[in-house]
Amino acid sequence: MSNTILSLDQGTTSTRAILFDAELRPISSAQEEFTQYYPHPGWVEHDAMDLWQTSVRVIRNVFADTVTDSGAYPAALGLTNQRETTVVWDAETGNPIAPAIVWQDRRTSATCAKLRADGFEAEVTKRTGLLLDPYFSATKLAFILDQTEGAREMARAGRLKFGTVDTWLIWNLTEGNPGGRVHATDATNACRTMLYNIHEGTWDATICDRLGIPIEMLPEVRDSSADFGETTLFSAPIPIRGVAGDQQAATVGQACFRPGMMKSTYGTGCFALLNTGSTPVTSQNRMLTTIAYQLNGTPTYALEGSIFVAGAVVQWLRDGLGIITDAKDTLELAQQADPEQNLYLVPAFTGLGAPWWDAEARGAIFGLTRNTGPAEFARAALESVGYQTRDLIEAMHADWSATPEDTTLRVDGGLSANPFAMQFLADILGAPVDRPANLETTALGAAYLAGLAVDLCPAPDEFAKVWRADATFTPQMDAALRKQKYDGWTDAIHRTLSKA
Ligand SMILES: Nc1ncnc2c1ncn2[C@@H]1O[C@H](COP(=O)(O)OP(=O)(O)O)[C@@H](O)[C@H]1O
Ligand SMILES: O=P(O)(O)OC[C@H](O)CO
Repeated sequence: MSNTILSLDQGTTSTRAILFDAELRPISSAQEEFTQYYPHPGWVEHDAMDLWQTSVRVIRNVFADTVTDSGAYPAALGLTNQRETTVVWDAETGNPIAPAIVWQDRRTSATCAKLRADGFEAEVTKRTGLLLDPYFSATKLAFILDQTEGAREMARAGRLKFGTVDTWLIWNLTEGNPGGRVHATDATNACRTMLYNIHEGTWDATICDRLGIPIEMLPEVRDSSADFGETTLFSAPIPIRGVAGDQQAATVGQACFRPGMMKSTYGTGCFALLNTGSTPVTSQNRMLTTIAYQLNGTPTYALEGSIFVAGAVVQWLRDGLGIITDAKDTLELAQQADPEQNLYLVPAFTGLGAPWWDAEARGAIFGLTRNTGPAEFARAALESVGYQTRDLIEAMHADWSATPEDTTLRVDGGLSANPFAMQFLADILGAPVDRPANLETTALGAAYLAGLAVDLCPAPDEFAKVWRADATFTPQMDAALRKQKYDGWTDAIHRTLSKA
């Protein structure tokens, strides 16, 4: 009996496959980057075929490295993905009818502003838990239907399918599925479309009508650990049994199963999720209400704070300013920074996400002196990640207060490898930060969901017991200094907002 689990993580900049053993230890991995397209300012596109082809290649590469005997062949596949990114394809040819519109894409800002001016945002929030923002799939899908020649006729003829990236990959993976191709998603992805009623667990007819979206082109919504058919494209069939959006998969991988538990993932952006249990908490502070995972038909909800620039500010130091050659260099540089200087870098490169949702804001630097140099820039960049996280956590806790023992934040993602950034995060939060040994918690979460469905993985409570922090950062900053520094940041943010 095979006892490995394959995880496919289709992210914004790269696609990864990781093979895990039954104890969820990674055995091998493969990764491939793909092209980002920026056809106009504020537009971000992917070629949906790149997303599919890199997925097939990374899976083949993982197998080539490790699967030498049938015992290592995976018992199940777990799939996780960049969320909100929108793909529309012709079911007859299998070809996308337009480039995939990526979650970062702001082209539908004017549409959203118009809908907000018409007073539609309250309806959207009540039904979907989201804000009326171009970030989500709904207005991207409407754009493709309106702007692609012949799309409306094809939709009327029932030829078009919509999917977030999970759905697109499942459709392609299940080409030879005995029951036919599968057109499905899971609740964690559905709830990011701005078309899904998170209270009723159905596609929302009122919103679909308002945006002119035919409900028939939307996928069937399933649990996160469920039967999504099987793929026969590799040397033996693999059942697809786990599906979740990447931030929700990381929540699962971090074993944040109890209400009050919280994780924050630091990749290109930063996404913090606070488990609120069976209650969908409505934010008064512009946080999102989202589904953390759905098991046995029961959704577990979370509050989510989304920051668009976290690790990307480090990339800017490297590619924009050229003051580092590798992301890791920020550690040594930041440690050398002059403690007397208070430089604040607000990385609003593409506007500000939660809790500000200010698409027009642009980045700013405050506190420059004649002595400011690369070291102070590196420190300010890493500190900006901590400050932004505190903004989110303050807003979340104003909406829903956690019990004192649950104030520990679990972190993961590329930037969480940086001890300076993580120590500053603990200092500015005034709360401990736990980091696991395996920073690939997204892939781990998807593998767990698949393993749960095929009885290879234990129930959530048991899985939570084996979760281990590899490093804990405890606050060391004096409370008065913490207040002084955070007040300075709050002032910098307010001076950066477009309507300041
Ligand atoms: N040691 C480090 N210090 C600071 N930032 C880092 C470090 N290692 C990686 N990063 C940042 O983390 C990001 C990559 O993390 P990753 O989780 O792979 O992101 P994504 O999945 O969004 O591509 C990059 O933006 C990079 O700048
Ligand atoms: O692909 P990532 O890791 O940048 O995550 C993107 C998020 O899912 C967007 O909501």
